[in-house]
Amino acid sequence: MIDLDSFITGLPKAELHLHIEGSLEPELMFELARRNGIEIPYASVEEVRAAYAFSNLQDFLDIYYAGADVLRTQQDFRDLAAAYFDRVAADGVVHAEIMFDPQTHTDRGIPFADVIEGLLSGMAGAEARHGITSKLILSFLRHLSEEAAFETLEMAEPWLDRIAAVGLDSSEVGHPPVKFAQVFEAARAKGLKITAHAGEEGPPEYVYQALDLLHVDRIDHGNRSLEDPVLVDRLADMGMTLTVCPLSNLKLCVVGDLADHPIDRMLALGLRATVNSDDPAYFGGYIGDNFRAVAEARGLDIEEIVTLARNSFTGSFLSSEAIAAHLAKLDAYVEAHT
Ligand code: HPA
Ligand SMILES: [Zn+2]
Repeated sequence: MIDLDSFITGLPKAELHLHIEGSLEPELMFELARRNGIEIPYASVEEVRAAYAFSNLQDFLDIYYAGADVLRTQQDFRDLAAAYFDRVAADGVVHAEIMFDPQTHTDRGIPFADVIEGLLSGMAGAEARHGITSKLILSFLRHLSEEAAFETLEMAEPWLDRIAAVGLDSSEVGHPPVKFAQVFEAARAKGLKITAHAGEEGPPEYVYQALDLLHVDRIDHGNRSLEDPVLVDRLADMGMTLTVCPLSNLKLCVVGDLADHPIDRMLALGLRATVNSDDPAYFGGYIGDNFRAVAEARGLDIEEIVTLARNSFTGSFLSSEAIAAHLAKLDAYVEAHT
């Protein structure tokens, strides 16, 4: 009998839905506050963790944007990324496609160059230390204007060869994909891949808009697609990857109980679902924790778990050669451990 938890931990996997600002652990938050001479409204790490009780996405976002205020220098962004990669190296992560929210920082006067150079340096260090490859996804904040997104895309111009994709995050309801149709068109014309949060709190209509107006290569979350069987069939037929985040769904009340999480229903419907952490420092776990928690809550079998890991590579923005190489290693791992 194989131990499912250790099988999951060692299983080669990619993380496709991770906000690097959401990997800021309270310990690092305190360290950066001290280093930068910033007052934070918490007396202890425990007090910070106790504040992480959310009843919806906006509750979380308010605390998440406040927490990001301790990130000031290029070194802060490098340390943030390094801490994430050091943590997920122990989770069998061999590739990660990480989102960052430049507007959260440039709107506070932090130069775009410091944010991206710090992250790129943390990513290079992770490849050297752990052999983990990674790509960057520039996410636009959807509560801001499309004009502001265009300004951000312009700021990114000198680094476009080091940015794989653009994404769309922050407050979903009231900020449908259509609001950003033109800036995503411009990003696509520059050769960037496209992803967008859709159907986390927003209705299936937002998922249709992400497909038809943004021409997404991936959907982040996508849970509410399940309310529309026509949409489900379309997503399944086109092999659209959904980057699902079980512990995030629980903490933001997208699901009431992990025992009711639809991850296996998505697979059964033919959807290319993956498992990811979203904002691990805020939602109580990294990618391995997400796999283990949802596997236990839903009683997933080995085949379902392996399919989820397989989907993380096929849904990545890696070249087809790199994907094939990862899948061969995944198959070898499964062969050796089952
Ligand atoms: O789960 C999320 N949804 C929307 N915006 C976000 N920004 C960080 N995490 C999230
Ligand atoms: Zn997210």
